[in-house]
Amino acid sequence: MTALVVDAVAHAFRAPGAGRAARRAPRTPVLSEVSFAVEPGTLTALVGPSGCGKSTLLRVLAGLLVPELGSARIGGRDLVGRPGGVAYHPQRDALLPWLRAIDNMTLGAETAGRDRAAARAEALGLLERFGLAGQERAWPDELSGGMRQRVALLRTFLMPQPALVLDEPLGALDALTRRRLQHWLLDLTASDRRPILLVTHDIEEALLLADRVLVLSDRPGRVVHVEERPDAAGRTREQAEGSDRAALRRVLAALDGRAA
Ligand SMILES: Nc1ncnc2c1ncn2[C@@H]1O[C@H](COP(=O)(O)OP(=O)(O)OP(=O)(O)O)[C@@H](O)[C@H]1O
Repeated sequence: MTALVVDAVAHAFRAPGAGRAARRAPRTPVLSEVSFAVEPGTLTALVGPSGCGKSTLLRVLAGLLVPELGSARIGGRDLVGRPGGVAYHPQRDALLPWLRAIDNMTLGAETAGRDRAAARAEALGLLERFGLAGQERAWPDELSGGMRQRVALLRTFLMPQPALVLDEPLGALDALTRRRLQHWLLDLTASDRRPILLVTHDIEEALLLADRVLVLSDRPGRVVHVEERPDAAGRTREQAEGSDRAALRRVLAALDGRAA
């Protein structure tokens, strides 16, 4: 397993519309030379104000958007402009309405070349954990928003790519299911050696799940703070809670644009 490396990625969008006037209009910068690496077996969370370019960065890593500057790679593979290099979980669930839940779950894995029967068997084994037991033959229209989100998350985890890039994967879930899946994500980082990059609006979720939290500034997003999470081993509960509160203060201060 190798690290997911993002090197000085910067991007600006053209104003909407066509023709010469639109082409001459100044572009809107959304990302400003963002660099970091996510090591194998670790989870990095990306937090930042709405519109600061988090989803834009993830689309770059998914090969769906070519940035103005910078590079991204995993191992020897260049990700820019080449879809399919990472297991990408978009903000919208993007389930295909004409496929049953189980077939939606395995679609990404099959498209990436995984054996269908193996992906199916793994999906069926994970249904309970994802709160989807008995739903495998349901059509997407028959599922609640939270269930659809879980089907989409399962689809991403079955994909064989060497890194996971998740855009708000737990955003639409009720509090209880969210907690269950947070714990599942924690277990996953302990057992799955792939680097994971997670965008979330929930700072406490970021601090709970991540080995490292990157805070982006307002648009154009740049990294203004890196919060390294200490390993829980060897700390008393008081030490752990104290350090969690201090970390929360530092991240909130960085989001407000001031020192903690
Ligand atoms: N295809 C596009 N064309 C023009 N502007 C775009 C395009 N996609 C995104 N933008 C703009 O780029 C900025 C960054 O968008 P992005 O979705 O990356 O932000 P974000 O940090 O993920 O926001 P949120 O937290 O609200 O999901 C926004 O101002 C958005 O309007």
